[in-house]
Amino acid sequence: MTKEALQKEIQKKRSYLCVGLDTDINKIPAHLLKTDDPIFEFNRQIIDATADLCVAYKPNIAFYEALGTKGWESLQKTLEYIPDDLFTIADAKRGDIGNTSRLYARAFFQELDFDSITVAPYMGRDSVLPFLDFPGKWVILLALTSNPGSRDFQQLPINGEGRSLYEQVLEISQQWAGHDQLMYVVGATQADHLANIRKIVPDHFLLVPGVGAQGGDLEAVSRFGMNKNCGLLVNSTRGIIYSGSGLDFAEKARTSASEIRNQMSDYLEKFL
Ligand SMILES: O=c1ccn([C@@H]2O[C@H](COP(=O)(O)O)[C@@H](O)[C@H]2O)c(=O)[nH]1
Repeated sequence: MTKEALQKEIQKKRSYLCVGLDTDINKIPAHLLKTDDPIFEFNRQIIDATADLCVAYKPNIAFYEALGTKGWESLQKTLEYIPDDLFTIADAKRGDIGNTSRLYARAFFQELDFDSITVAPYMGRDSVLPFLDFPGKWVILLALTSNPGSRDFQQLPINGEGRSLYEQVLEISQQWAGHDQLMYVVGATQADHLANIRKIVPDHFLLVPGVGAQGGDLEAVSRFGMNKNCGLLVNSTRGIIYSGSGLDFAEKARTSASEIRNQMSDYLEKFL
């Protein structure tokens, strides 16, 4: 999906919501366990209930890998079920020597036809470039993550001017690709860094996980993170998909997604 197409969807739906599909066999409603593929069945109902409210879906690959071949099958079926006009993100956080990254890229962009993948930048340029060899596909580079451990390395000053590691990631990686192929992960819990981040990457999309269960502030993220085209995909997972645990779980998920989407619609009016 192109940047323009994604922006158009955001405007059409008045939403920059990404719904996370971290589907945990131990958390899904009990009645689904009787079906052939409970993980897919859960995802199918969540997608049916939320597709008109969001612009992206982000399965976290760990939840599928943990189930072995059955998990990969559920992931593939889920990906195929997501309507074409929604952006898909493989939250896989890959990155290795170039020869290996090439195979990761093939797995997620060719075997599974994801629009994008999250990549860890720690191993540098040659570990990221193979993911950028796929026209029409996106790399979402981890910059400033939502977890407390982001202070351990990402926020450490690494040169004489006091620039932190995450700021260097944002600056240097812009030499590798443009804002039509590269996005960055910035945690919603890091809203106080967003104004600074926007000075370094004014035009890039930011994938912002951490509203809902992690307590990130959607208003602050929107106020400081939006650019002239919105430029945000804000993810919520547990806060949406586990809103209910009974037969009406998908309806409850819809209610939670609607609440966020309505706030987003207001923020698009207010901050864009
Ligand atoms: O910095 C990051 C990067 C990725 N994530 C992932 O996003 C979702 C968040 O789930 P919630 O239930 O809404 O907390 C999950 O897949 C994380 O692995 C992140 O949280 N922070």
